[in-house]
Amino acid sequence: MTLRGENLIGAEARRGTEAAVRAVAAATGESLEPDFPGASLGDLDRACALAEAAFDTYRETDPETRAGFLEAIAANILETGDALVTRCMEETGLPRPRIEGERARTVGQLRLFADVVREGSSVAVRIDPALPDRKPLPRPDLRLRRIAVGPVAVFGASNFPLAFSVAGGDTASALAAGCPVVVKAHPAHPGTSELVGRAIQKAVASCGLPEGTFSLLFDAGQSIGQGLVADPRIAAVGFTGSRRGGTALMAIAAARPVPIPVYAEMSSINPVLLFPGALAARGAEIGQAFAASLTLGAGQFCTNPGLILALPGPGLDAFLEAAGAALRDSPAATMLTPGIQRAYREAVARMAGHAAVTRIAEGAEGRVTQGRASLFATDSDVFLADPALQEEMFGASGLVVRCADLAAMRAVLEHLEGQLTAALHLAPEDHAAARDLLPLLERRVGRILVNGFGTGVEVAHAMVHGGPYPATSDGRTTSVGSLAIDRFLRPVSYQDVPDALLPAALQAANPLDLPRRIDGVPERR
Ligand SMILES: NC(=O)C1=CN([C@@H]2O[C@H](COP(=O)(O)OP(=O)(O)OC[C@H]3O[C@@H](n4cnc5c(N)ncnc54)[C@H](O)[C@@H]3O)[C@@H](O)[C@H]2O)C=CC1
Ligand SMILES: O=C(O)CCC(=O)C(=O)O
Repeated sequence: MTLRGENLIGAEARRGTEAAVRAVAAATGESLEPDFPGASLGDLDRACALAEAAFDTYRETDPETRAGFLEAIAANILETGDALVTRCMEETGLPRPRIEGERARTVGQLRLFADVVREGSSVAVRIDPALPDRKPLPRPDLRLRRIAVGPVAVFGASNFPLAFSVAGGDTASALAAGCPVVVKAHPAHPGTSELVGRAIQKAVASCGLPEGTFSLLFDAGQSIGQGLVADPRIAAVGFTGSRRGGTALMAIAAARPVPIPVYAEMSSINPVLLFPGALAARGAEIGQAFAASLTLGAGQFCTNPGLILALPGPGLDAFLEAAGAALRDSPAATMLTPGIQRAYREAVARMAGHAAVTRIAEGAEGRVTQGRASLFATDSDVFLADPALQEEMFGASGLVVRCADLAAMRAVLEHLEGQLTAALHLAPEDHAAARDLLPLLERRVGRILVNGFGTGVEVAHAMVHGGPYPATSDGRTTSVGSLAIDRFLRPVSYQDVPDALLPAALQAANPLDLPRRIDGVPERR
């Protein structure tokens, strides 16, 4: 399919009139055709007006229609074929297997959400039938369902151009909830965005949905993104990116006459706790696995294991030797954008220049578009004294913090900001020490994992990809997995409303065949 560089506004495709986004080949820095002229404020207004007009129809689509729509998007993405894969590889510098895997994850995510829509439990129907004879007062008939919150603005991530972008988790969960979506395309992969946007636009048409169910806008600056969050017709925001970007959008959302929630997934250094028993038994093995996780995707994962906590000893020495050797052998890797490469280089230089930090290993040098792996080390009292040491280095670099004992490890964890993940490496004899730290870890992170690393998030019902601020703006929820749908729903209760006036979801005959709780008890079906 030929790229046209057009904004997709409802059923229309229109070239913008503002400064153009131009894709850059991540590996070479060459600019790629075509231009993607930015949307005007008029285009933004039209996309929001169409989304608002679509809302009441789209949110009341029956489960089968909405699930079929999500599946049609998945099928259309696959139909885009190799054109999508090659453009995405060019724009991001990510290798083919990664992009093909990410496409499979994106399509699988849409299909999972289709299953959840068909199954119906996110509507959360509760019925407390009237008790007219109850003394001293009768109880009214109460019926609850959850409805979609309204049109959602989505800002995709640069580092997951498919799974966290135009048809990624935020879009899929908002559409599954019944919310129209307006996407502000990430400027790092405009061609990928257009191809996926057209796949969604085509599915809107083939499923007979209102055209405003989906729009996609390009912008070389920030006025469209900011205007979108400020627009009174937008009811919630999904975002993955930098802390600076996420907090800027949170401030705009909070300052509106009607504030709205922003679900921003931002920075995280994902502590890895190496317990003594595990280190003694397999320090070198853990070191190799750590190096593989650290360098995955040039380290450009928000789940990247950036902080390692361990007690000194022969086990830690073996870990450092194996990790250091693997990292010294690791080739430099193309980074997503010149801006991300520069930010990474500067973050590594700051760490290398710290008087109380030593560099354990450095990967091979590469081209100007590439990032090289690094591993640093320091002691827990240095780490505790300098908050700058817990800033995310977005790339393949990590910091090992030597903790004199488990109390020092606890002190470091207490001092940490909110995180997406914590990984514990344990042998059976470490269980007591780990059990002591679990309540603290629960307060700091969204996902606790054992004998593994957090990179590679499973899209599943029991997944939490979230965590306390600043890992995300709202630690009560997740941006991956079926629970992500709940972000875009709110409960409405209907009291003594006649059956003929009730939405189908709450009618006595249960025409949508939804799971229900009657008087608090799940109904047998
Ligand atoms: N933790 C994570 O998951 C990720 C972190 N990052 C961090 O972010 C840095 C920059 O990467 P980007 O992907 O470009 O993230 P970014 O946060 O700069 O941009 C993400 C999206 O938000 C928009 N945006 C950012 N600031 C805005 C503002 N003030 N007003 C309106 N729109 C705004 C951008 O145009 C883009 O569409 C990286 O070097 C890295 O440090 C990037 C990707 C993922
Ligand atoms: O590790 C993953 O699979 C997802 C990571 C992620 O969400 C991110 O880097 O933004």
